[in-house]
Amino acid sequence: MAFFLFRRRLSATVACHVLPENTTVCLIPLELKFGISKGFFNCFRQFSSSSSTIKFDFTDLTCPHTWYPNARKEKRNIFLHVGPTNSGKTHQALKRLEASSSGIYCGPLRLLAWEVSKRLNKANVPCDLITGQEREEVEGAKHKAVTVEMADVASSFDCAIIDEIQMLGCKTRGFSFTRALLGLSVNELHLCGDPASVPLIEEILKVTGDHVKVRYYERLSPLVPLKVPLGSFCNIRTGDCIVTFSRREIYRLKKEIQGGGKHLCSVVYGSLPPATRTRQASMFNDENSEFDVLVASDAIGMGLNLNISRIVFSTLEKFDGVQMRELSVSEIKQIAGRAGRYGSKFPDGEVTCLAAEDLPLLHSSLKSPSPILEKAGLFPSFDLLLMYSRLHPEYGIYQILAHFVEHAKLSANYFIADCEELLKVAALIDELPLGLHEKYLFCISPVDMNDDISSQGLSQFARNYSKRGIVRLREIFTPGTLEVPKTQTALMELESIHKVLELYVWLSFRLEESFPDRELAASQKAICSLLIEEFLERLGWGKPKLMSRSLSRLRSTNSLLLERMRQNL
Ligand SMILES: Nc1ncnc2c1ncn2[C@@H]1O[C@H](COP(=O)(O)OP(=O)(O)OP(=O)(O)O)[C@@H](O)[C@H]1O
Repeated sequence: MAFFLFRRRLSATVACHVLPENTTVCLIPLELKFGISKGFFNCFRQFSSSSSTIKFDFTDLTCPHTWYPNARKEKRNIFLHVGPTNSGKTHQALKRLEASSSGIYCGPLRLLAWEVSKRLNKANVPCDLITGQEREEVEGAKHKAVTVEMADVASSFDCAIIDEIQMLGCKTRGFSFTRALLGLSVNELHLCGDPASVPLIEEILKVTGDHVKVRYYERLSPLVPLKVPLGSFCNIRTGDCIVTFSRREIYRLKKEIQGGGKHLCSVVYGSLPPATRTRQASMFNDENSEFDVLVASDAIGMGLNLNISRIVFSTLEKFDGVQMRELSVSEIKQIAGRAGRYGSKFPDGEVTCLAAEDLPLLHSSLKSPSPILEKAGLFPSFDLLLMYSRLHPEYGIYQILAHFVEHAKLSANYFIADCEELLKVAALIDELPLGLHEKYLFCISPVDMNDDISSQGLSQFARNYSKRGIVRLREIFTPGTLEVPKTQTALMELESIHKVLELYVWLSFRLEESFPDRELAASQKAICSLLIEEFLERLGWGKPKLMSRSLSRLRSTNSLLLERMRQNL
């Protein structure tokens, strides 16, 4: 019989009483500081009070609703607002949020969280903004607008919204939507999204004791699928949005359209920093601006309010990280639905394709209902991983994660989240002398492992952190240490640098709770100046040359970095 007392910074102190041979475990929570842990351990307290030794299989994830006893204490009133895009679902839910005494909005994008916090603050409802990368606290706020990963399942609220709830079926992020769905402790919970998610949500909520009501919505303005393709970019007109799926293509099409001399294009895509994306969207929405055409990726598919008259699909295929595949019915409907916005200059929307051969798929997809969602994502909480690691101290985080992925037992409503990216990070950092929680944070950080600069940034951060804790960026990224692939364009490189900065902020906030803002700002400035020096040197651009040749291009891409460049050149 072994007895462990372990202490984890940022989380809980727990006594764990383990009978190792047959993994019979009795857990006694002593002191809890962490929301997620509290629910989890309370559930064990109840569980273990009936018996002093209980056979427990850590990989049994069949009852995830029991992980959130706070939420289970409430009989929640759940309102499912479902319908096509532009049907006013979120608008109705937001009205309830505004009128509530306390509340939380959980969205899939930083930009949506930004928009909601702006809307609430404007309506004199003080609202904090909390995303992975930023935390803007407003005095006296009882409301929060957050990205779904930051959903607070430890507090109680009067009202909550989970936007784009159909994303609970997303392979990588779905588990965060499931966590919010099961874990938010509220009187009123509003779920907005696609009708395809209704049966699954109703099934999942059968065991929670909540009261569920479904409200179906119709589009507020018509959407007309055109019978004629665009054919050529000569036929582009004001209010058009051309959709394509790679950053390279976005800039290529922008150049081609602008080359015609009639239009200027705004661009919107996922990896644009949110402030830049908002500015690009505003330029396009503003009737007085010269930017009258939008070239965008599927990033426009969710929630962004854009005054689009006609959506033109340049292709109906996208690369999904592994292979080229056709867009799904839901994706086509979601993106097409962005045309025509209630109350805007273009209330009636149209949609077509660049090539005639894509029209049949477009038309049939728009007529079909989205396939019913069958399973929701699930991922073990850190506490489960920790408990499991106590039984297998010889395992690194890679092995622990891999074990859960392989052996997790799930009910029919759930699938285990795809953690390929997590495993890539785990493999990179597993040998470093870091605690399990620190390794876990590195694994769940928003690093883009397909981006060379970002993955090098993460690896250098982890190596240095394991030796000295949080250090200044300047000390971590010493000049000449980042190898930049020759194929990267200047613009891609700047975006990668921005990603590294955001990663730094994300990790710093989580690894060191009291990370001082001023130091952070100074570090960001230092690293920008440093990296940009490297960047200029490598490109062989002198200062005046860069200023004249690329400034306007960079201005529309990354104002933060540009600002730093101005300060540091
Ligand atoms: N009753 C209303 N009065 C005024 N404006 C409204 C009303 N309902 C919706 N709108 C506006 O119409 C637009 C679309 O509404 P909303 O974003 O709520 O749609 P949605 O169905 O949630 O779409 P999506 O699925 O794309 O998020 C928004 O600009 C919203 O402010």
